[in-house]
Amino acid sequence: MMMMGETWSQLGSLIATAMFLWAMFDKYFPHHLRSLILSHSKKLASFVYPYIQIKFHEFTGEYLKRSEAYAAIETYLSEKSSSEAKSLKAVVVKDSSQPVQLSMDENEEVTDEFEGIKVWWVVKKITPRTQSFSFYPEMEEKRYYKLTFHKSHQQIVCGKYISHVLQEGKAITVRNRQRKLCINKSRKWSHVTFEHPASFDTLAMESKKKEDIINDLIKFSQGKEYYAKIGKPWKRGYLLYGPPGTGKSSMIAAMANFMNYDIYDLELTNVKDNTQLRRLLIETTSKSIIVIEDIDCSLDLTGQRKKKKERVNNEEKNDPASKMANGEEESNSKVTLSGLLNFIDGLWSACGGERIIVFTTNYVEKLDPALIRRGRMDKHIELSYCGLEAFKVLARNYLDIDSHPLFVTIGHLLEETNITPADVAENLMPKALNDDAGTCLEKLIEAIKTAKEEAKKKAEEEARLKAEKEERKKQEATQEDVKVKSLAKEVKENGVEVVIDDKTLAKEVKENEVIA
Ligand SMILES: Nc1ncnc2c1ncn2[C@@H]1O[C@H](COP(=O)(O)OP(=O)(O)OP(=O)(O)O)[C@@H](O)[C@H]1O
Repeated sequence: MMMMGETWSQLGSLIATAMFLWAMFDKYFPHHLRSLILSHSKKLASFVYPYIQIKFHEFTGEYLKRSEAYAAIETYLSEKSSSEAKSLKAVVVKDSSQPVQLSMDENEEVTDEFEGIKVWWVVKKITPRTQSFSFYPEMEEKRYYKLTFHKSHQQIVCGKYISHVLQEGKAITVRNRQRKLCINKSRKWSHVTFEHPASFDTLAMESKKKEDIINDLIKFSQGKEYYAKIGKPWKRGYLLYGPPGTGKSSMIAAMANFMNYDIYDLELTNVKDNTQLRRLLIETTSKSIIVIEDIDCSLDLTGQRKKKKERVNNEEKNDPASKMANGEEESNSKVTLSGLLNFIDGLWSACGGERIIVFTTNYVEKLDPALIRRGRMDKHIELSYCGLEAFKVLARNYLDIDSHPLFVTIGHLLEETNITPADVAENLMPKALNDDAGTCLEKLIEAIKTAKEEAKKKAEEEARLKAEKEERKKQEATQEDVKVKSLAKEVKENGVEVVIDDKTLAKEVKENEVIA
C-alpha cells in the first residue's frame, strides 16, 4: 500500500515538473530554437515509430458533403471487412444490386497488400466534445478511415495505392449499381430499373459483325486518355438502321448490359424546344447511352433543309399558299436540326464524361446527311434480315440446339427469302407443351415458305404495275408523236401558223436535234 502511494506521489511530481519545464520552454525559449528542438524531437519520434498515418474524413468541405473518397474506400474495404473484421456495420445503399453493404465497425482493423507493401486500415469515430443541442444530429458523429503504412513506402502508397483504392471502389459501385432506363415525360427524366436480358450472346447477327461492335465498345470504354489526347469529348455515336424487327432495340439493350451503362430514351416529340433539349442532355449522367429511336419519325428533322430550300424558291415566286404552309410547319417543330446537332456535338455535350449516342431508323436514306455524317454518328451498323448464322443463334436461344438436319433446308430458304429475326424468333417459340425442336423448325420452314411465296407474289404484282405504267407512258408518247407529226405536216402544207404548247415545242426541238 505504501509502495503504491509513493509511486503515485512520484508520478505526480514528475508530471508537475514536466508541465513546469514545458511552460518555461514555451514562454522563454527563443522561437528559432524552439522550432529546431521540435523538428529534432519529431525526427526522434519518427525513428522510434516509423509509420505514417493518413486520415480520410467522411464529411468534407464547407457544406459537410459526404466525401467521395470516403465512400470509395468504404466500398473497396467492404469485401475485406466481411472476411477480416469481427464487428461489421450494415450500410443501406441506394440503387444498388446489393442493397446492403457491409463495412467495418469503429476501431476494427483490416490489412491490405499492394505490390508487396502491407498497409493497415482502421475506422475511427469522432464524438463531439459537448453534448449540446444541434439541429443536425446526424452530423454529430463523424467517422474517418485511418491508413497506416511504413514511411519507406510513402511514395507508392500516396501515389499508386491510394488511386488504386479510389478507382477500384468506384468501379465496384458501378458494377453493383442498379441500372436505370430513363425517359423524358415532361421537362425532366423519370426512371425505372433497367432489366432487359438482351446480350451480345443472344443477339442474332453474323459473329464477325458482332465482334467488331464489341471491340469498338471496348476501345471506347478504355479510351479516356486517347480522347483527351486528340482533344475530343469522350463520346461515340452509333447509327443503327434496318427494317423493323431486325434487332435495333435489342442491340441497344445488349450494348447497355455489356457496358454497364444507363439508358436515356429521349422522346424528341416530348421536348419543347432546343433549350429544353440542352437541359435534358446536361442532366444525363456519365456512363450512359442516349437513344433517339426512329429518328426519321421523331420530328421533321430529316427534310428541313430541303423544305428550307423549297421555301426560298416559293418565296421568290411569291407564292402565298406555300408560305402559309411553311409558317404552320415552323411553329409546330420546336426542336430544330441545328438544335439536335448541337445536342450531339455542341460544347456542353462534352460535360459529364463517357457517353454513347444511338440513333435508330428504318429508313436511313431519309435522314439529313448532316445528322449522320461520320464524326457525329461514328459507326453505322446495318441490322438486316435473318441469315443462317443469325438463325443458329436464335435456335440456340429458343430451342437449346446447335445443329439439326433441318438446318440445311432452313439455310437454303433464308438465302432466298427476306425474313426478319423477329419473325424467325416468333416461329421458333414452342406453341404447345409437347412441341419439340423438330416441330418448331418445321413450323419455321412453313413460315419462311409462306413469306417467300408472299414476296414472290408482291414482286410479281410490282412488276405488273411497273409494266402497266411503262405501257401507259409509251402509249402517251406515241399519241403525242402522232399529234406533233400531223401539226408539222399542216404547217408544211398550208403554211398555217400553229400555236404549239411549250411541251410539244420542246419535244419537237429535241427530236430535230436527234435527227441533226
Ligand atoms: N437480331 C436479333 N437478335 C435477337 N432477337 C431479335 C433480333 N431481332 C429481333 N429480335 C426479336 O424480335 C423482337 C423485336 O426486335 P427489336 O425490337 O429489337 O427490333 P427493332 O429492329 O428495334 O424493331 P423496330 O424498328 O420495329 O423498333 C425482340 O424482342 C427480339 O425478341
